Amino acid sequence: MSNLSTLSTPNVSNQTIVENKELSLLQSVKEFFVNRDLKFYVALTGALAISGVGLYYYTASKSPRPKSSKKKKGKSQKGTTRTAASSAETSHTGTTSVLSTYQNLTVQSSYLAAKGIRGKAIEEEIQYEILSQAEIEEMPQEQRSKAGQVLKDRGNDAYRQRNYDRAAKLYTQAIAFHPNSVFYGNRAACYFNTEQYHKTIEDCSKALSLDPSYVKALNRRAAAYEQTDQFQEALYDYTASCILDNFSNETTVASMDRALKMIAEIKGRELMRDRKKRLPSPRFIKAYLDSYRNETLQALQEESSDRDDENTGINAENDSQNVLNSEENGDLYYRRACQKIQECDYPEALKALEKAVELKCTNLAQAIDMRGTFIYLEGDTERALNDFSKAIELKPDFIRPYIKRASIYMERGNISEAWREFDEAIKINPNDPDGTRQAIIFDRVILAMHRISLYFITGELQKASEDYRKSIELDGYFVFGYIQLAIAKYKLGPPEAGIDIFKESLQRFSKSADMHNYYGELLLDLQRFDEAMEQFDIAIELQKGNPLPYVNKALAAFQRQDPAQAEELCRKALEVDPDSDVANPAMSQILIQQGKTESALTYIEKCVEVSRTETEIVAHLQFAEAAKSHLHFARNYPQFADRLTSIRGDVQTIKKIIEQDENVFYSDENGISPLHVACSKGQSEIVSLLLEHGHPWNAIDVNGKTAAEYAKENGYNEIYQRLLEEGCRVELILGVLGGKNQEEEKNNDGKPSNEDFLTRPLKYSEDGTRLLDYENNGVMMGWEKPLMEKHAQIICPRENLGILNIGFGLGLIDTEIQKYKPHTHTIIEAHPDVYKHMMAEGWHLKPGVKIIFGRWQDVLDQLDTYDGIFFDTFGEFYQDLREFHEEVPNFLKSEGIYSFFNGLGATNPFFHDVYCQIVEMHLADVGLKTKFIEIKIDPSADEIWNGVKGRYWTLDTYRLPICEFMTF
Ligand SMILES: C[S@@+](CC[C@H](N)C(=O)[O-])C[C@H]1O[C@@H](n2cnc3c(N)ncnc32)[C@H](O)[C@@H]1O
Repeated sequence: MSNLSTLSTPNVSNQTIVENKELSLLQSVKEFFVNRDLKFYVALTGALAISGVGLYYYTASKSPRPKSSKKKKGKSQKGTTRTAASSAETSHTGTTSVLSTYQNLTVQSSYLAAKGIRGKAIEEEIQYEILSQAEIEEMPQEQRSKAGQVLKDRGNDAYRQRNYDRAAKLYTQAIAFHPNSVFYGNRAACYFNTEQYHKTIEDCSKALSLDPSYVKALNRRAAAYEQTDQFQEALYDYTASCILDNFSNETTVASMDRALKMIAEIKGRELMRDRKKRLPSPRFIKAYLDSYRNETLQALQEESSDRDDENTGINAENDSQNVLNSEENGDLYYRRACQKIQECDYPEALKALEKAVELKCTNLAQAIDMRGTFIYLEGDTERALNDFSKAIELKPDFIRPYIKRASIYMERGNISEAWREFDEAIKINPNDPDGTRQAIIFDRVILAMHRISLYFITGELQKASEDYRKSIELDGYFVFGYIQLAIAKYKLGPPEAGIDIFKESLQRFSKSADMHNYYGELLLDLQRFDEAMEQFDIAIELQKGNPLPYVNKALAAFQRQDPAQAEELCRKALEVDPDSDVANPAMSQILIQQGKTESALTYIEKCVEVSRTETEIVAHLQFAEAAKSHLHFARNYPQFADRLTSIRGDVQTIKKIIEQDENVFYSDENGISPLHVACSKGQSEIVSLLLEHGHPWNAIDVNGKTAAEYAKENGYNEIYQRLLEEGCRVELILGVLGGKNQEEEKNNDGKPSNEDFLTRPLKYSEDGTRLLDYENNGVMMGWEKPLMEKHAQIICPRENLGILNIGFGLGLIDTEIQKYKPHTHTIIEAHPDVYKHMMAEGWHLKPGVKIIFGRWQDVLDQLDTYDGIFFDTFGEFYQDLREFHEEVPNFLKSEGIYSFFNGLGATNPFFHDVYCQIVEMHLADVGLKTKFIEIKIDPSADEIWNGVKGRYWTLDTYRLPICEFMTF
């Protein structure tokens, strides 16, 4: 997680862009909480993380495009397994004596005789409904159980006809025959439908005492709890239901979310009502005030101090205290407030300001503005607005209160009102006699900065960066002007532009901890860990009391899969500032991700304590509640919490789970599934059992590692082969079944589809070694040159051939092909920017070259037959590649050679193996035999991927495919 995005694009809840120096990280951490899917969170917390790890497909961003978002579940959930519970009951027959059987028969026959009823079925129906408890108890268990079922079925009929009272009666009688969780559960449904919620709860509780994992009963009880405003209980039940059901029921997940929000809102309101107003940590306040240019304050203080000195000769703290005690002088209180602000004693400053306002000090507008600021920091925006308005009334040319009012509107999402405030402030004439004062310049800079933050919100980055330039011109010493400009440039791209500004600015502000910190964030965003760490270390060195760089280091460590170090760093940040609303959320998040829910809870509670506004409190409370409800589940369902441990490595347990028809696919907080464990231990029997019972072959742990890799690392090659076969089998079946479902794959991917890609701008780097798309995905990169040379050599075994290349990119392969002096050299290219580039470079004039502009799919009718064909597009899927392979025999001469860029599953060695086999099989289907030659490559250096979003290649070997017609 990087904070940069939040620094550079403050969302509406950020007060100001300058304030973001403190809030950027906080915000990102909060966003983690606020935007995170609660279900994900609940699943994460605690030891039992039930994973929805989907299948991991291709991860290479090159052709063919990944379809990583396509998820397959493990074994599909059966939902409730009530039949299992009831059959367990029926086997519990107890001892039925001959006497009681005889007695029963006597009871039945005498009753029937009395009624004169004949016919077995009718007899049963009637007798079951009217037998007394004593009579029922006389019946043999087996018969009672059968009667219970008959009555339940009849109850179900009545229920379907919405005759709930009758249905409830039938279920009651069924229970009398044979208490069973389903009968209680069904009766509870009748009670729920007739709004008898307490009875519903009672029956569900009985059902759950018989079968604690009865999901329907949990849901029903939860709904009844909700109806009776018992939200906490409802939440516990919904949470248990979600976990037991693997979060497969969307309605329950939504209900859980709703209950969480409801509880958090209620508690949040209560907390806000009861809690004493409290200022944030001194560090937070200082950073906030600094963002309004402490110089302004200093100037005021000096001014007031000078005047006081002249008037009273009072200078020392003790003296001023005496005067404060003896004289009711507003100016002295104002001066004291300034002093206290300088000393970071903010509660005292606020008290002094209250007094200064009460006694109408000379700088009344400033005092009210400052008091409003503290009130705002306490979280009372309404009263703060009041103060800012009063300050403006008193001093209409006072810029800062306008800005502060605008920030509050921004925070509330009222953009138009915020603009109105800025416009008002801008009208204040900078050239009035006061306009020469430094303070006014500062105010105008701050104003500019705040306006810019609105541009960020509205996505007008270009305008923002222009304004930054202006604000820097106004005041070349305002370090945040440079920081924000750098971030804006970075966001606008290319990333180097942002880096250059940071580098330049660091020469001027080498002692600014903030500058180093944010430069570090930018580097972290680019995954340049070592350099980022270096910057954070400098920031720490320069400003020891700042928790922010520690937390940034912690997040970097966490990204690098080192949670222990991340935790340690957060601890350091908290030593620096125990109340930090940056370090506390980060710590809780890191702990949760490690499954340490109990400890995380302490920090989440601290987050609640230090939050300023109700919105923040509610967001944190939601997560505190989610964590608590998970702990509640773990306590109440230890058998499920332990299941993961018991699954591991024990054939009998696996068999038992399979017998119980339960899901064999779980994973712990590190994403380790039973298959991973079995593979690492070489337990082939378990591997087979798991695969046969729906465990996904391609589950990955949190590091993206497959179970097959665990097997290989431990020398279990047979198991690796078994998984390889399974992967191919499943993918081939899915390929056949899902083959036509291409659109879905494309749009789920979250990355640009081919059409999207072709309509968005591309960027060629100046040195011609990179082609990036609009999101900085690498379309083609210089490190592939040796591969392209080899491909060219393969498809052009000699001069004077007819060659077809699909996808020009950087023209690497085409440049190579030219060296073989082809007789014809046809290039299909679909992207307008690439085509323009080709024309600018005069490719249309090169010997033998014929450019066909368009998607290969649309221009097949313009093709001839060729001696060599190469295929390498972007933004396409395996299905597209496969479609092209079906066309190859139409355009390849009988002795010709076909090859393609092999980026299949290129971020994981096992997936790469699977997909190489699959593509080979598909090529065989069209009569082409494939040979792979292996080329060692190492594009792992950080510099290669600098500024590129995501590495599409992480393997050390490239398997270059050579395809020719099969000979029979
Ligand atoms: C990875 S680059 C090719 C790099 C090339 N092999 C080289 O040596 O530089 C992919 C190219 O395919 C083009 N492309 C993407 N989709 C296409 C399609 N459907 N038809 C034709 N060209 C396409 C892209 O615009 C891009 O220029």
